Amino acid sequence: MHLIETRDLCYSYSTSKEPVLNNINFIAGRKQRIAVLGPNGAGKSTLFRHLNGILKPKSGSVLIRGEPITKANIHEVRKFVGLVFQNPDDQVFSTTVEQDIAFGPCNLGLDEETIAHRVDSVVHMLGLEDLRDRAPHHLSGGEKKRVAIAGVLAMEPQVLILDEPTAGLDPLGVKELFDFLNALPETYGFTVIYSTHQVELVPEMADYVYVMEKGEITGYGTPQEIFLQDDLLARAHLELPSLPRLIQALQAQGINIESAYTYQDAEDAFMKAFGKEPLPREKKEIPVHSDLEHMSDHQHIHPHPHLHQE
Ligand SMILES: Nc1ncnc2c1ncn2[C@@H]1O[C@H](COP(=O)(O)OP(=O)(O)OP(=O)(O)O)[C@@H](O)[C@H]1O
Repeated sequence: MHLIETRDLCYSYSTSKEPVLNNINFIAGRKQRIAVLGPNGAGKSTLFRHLNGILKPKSGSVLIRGEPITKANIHEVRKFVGLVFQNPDDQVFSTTVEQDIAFGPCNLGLDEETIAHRVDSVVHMLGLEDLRDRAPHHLSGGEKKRVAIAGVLAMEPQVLILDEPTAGLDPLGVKELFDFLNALPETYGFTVIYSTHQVELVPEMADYVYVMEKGEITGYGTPQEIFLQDDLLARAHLELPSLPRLIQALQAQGINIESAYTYQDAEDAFMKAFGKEPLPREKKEIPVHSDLEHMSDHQHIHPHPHLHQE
């Protein structure tokens, strides 16, 4: 049984001439990191809004832990599958950041002590200590985004869905969010599903990739499998990330170098191509841009032991 499964899911908005989702078969398993890629208007957000019951299929089905979403279980589904919207203004609306984060847990009917505990946990996790008394509508876009993520995490979902989570974040914000999301499956057993237009991130932060185009899934596989398909990428307006693109260009010029997609694999491939032994993995760190390094003691996003660890 999959955590999330759609079967031949079809959907049209009342105003749409064409189906916005056409026979979507999507699955997500435990502890997976899944990227959904595709051009503007492909249907990524519309798919995500089905996965926690905000939208109802016109035909086909959405199964959560093997069960269709019904009026009777929608409350449980929303606890289980947390959705962070693309635009944080759609999600952040209370008088203070703290109240905003407490909103979801309050709606779950939790007692005050549990709510306070959960708010403290996610405030710490997302480095929001300095913002907790601020008015959310006065925050910057990136700050609002972190508040929106905190509000969803405070519900303690098992599946976290993020619609373009890195949009509007500065480079440090992207790196920290990236490290944070990458830690969630292993540390807490979360499944993380996200859409992005930043293909550079995908080899480092996805186990599986779906490619969508005009309401259909046109590709599914590991990042390596997807990035080998030139036609698929071109149709979906996707570029190959720069490391495999560079390596392919060198290979095309007859240089003997192994294919690689992640930073570490590319480093190993270059070391071997230069006749050197790859460095032991544990000693290596992905370099951070020097401008970011001395900023890195603020706004940390760190996993927190209070969140239900497996
Ligand atoms: N509330 C709505 N009412 C009518 N049409 C909508 C609505 N929301 C989205 N659409 C249309 O549905 C299609 C799919 O939109 P969706 O937002 O799901 O795409 P997306 O892949 O998330 O795009 P993007 O990358 O731009 O965020 C688009 O043609 C869009 O104009």
